[in-house]
Amino acid sequence: MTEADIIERLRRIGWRGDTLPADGRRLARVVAQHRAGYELHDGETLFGAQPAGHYLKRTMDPAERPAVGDFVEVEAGKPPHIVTVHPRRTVLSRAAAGERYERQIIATNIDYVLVLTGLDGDFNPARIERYLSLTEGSGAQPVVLLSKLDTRDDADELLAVLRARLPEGTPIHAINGKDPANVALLARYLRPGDSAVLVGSSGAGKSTLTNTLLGSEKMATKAVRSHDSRGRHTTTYRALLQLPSGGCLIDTPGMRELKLTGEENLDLFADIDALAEQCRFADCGHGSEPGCAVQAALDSGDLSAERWRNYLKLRDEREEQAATLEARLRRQRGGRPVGRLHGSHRDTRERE
Ligand SMILES: Nc1nc2c(ncn2[C@@H]2O[C@H](COP(=O)(O)OP(=O)(O)OP(=O)(O)O)[C@@H](O)[C@H]2O)c(=O)[nH]1
Ligand SMILES: [Zn+2]
Repeated sequence: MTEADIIERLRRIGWRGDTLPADGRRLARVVAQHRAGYELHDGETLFGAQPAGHYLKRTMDPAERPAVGDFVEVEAGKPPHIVTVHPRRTVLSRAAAGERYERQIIATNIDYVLVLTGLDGDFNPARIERYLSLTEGSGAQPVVLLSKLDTRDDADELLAVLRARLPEGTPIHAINGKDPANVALLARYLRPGDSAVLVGSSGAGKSTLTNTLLGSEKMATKAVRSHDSRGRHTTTYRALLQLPSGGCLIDTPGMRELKLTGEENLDLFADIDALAEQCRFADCGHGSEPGCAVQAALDSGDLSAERWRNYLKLRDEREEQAATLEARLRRQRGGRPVGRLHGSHRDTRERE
C-alpha cells in the first residue's frame, strides 16, 4: 500500500488533506463514540480506539475531545490511541443542558445535513424547522427531503407551504426513496469527498433512502432489529457508508436517534424577534397590550398564526429546559441562585 493509496482511501471518506502524518501515526475518521471508546474508519477498515490521556483531563474543553466526523491521528498500541484531532471544517452542535451550560457536538466535517420527513402522517413543518436549526452556524448546508412522494397527489401544495415558510434558499426536494432514478437528483449533495448525515424521525424513510443510494450494496439493518424498552433498535450497523456517487454518509445510532432537545437556537425566528422589538412595551407579552407589533402582524396576516404558535412552543420548551438546568445548578452550588441563563431580563419601562 503506497502513501498515495492511503491518501486516496482517506479522501473517499471525506479527508481534504494531501500529506500523511510523518511519524508513523495512522490517520482515520471517527465514525462512532461509545462509553467504551471510539470507532474509527480509515477508508477501508473499522477499528476501535481510546482517547489519549490528555483528552480525559477534567480541564479539557469537551468541544476539543474527538467527536464523530473528526479526522484524528492515532498511535499504534493495544488499543490504539487518538492523540490529535485535526481542525474541523464544519461543526454541527446543539445547546445541551448538562452539568454546565455548553454546546454538545453532534458531528464534524459534515457538508450536508439531509433532513428527511415523510409526506405522510409524519409531515410536520415545525419539526423540520427544528432540525434545520441544528445546522445554524455549523458551516454545513441543510437540505430538506420529503420522502414518500409516491403516496400522495397533493405534494405540490405541501411543498409550496414549506417553501414559503423555510429560510429562502433552503433546498427542498420531494422524493420517492424507493426509486433509484428519482433519488439520483441527490448526487449533487453526495459528490466524491462530500460527507452527509441523514436525520429524521423514525419511519421517515432513512433506511429506505440509504439502501436506494447504496444501490446493490444493501444495508443489513432491517433484519437485525431487536426490541428494547425504547422500541425498535438497530443492533448492528455500518457506520460509514461509501456511496457509489463518491460521497459518504455517516450513519450511526447517535445520528439516527438524534433527539431535538428544545435547546436548539431560535435564529430561524429572527423575523419574530425583530417584530417584538417594535412593541411599545419592552416586556410586552404579545397578548392584549396596546401597541403590540406581533399582534398587529398577526392581524394584518404578515405573520401566520401557525408560525407564531410554533415560535411560542419552541420558546416554552427552551425556557422549561433552562429552568430545569437552573434548578440543578442551584442545587449543585448549595442553594445560591445563579444568573439567568437566557439573559432575557427585561425591564418594564415604556420604550423611548
Ligand atoms: N411509498 C413509499 N414508502 C416509503 C418511502 N420511503 C420509506 N418508505 C416506507 O416507510 C417505512 C419506513 O421506512 P424506513 O426506511 O424503515 O424508515 P427509517 O427512517 O429508517 O426508520 P427508523 O429505522 O425507525 O429510523 C417502510 O415501510 C418503507 O418501505 C417512499 O419514498 N415511498
Ligand atoms: Zn408585543
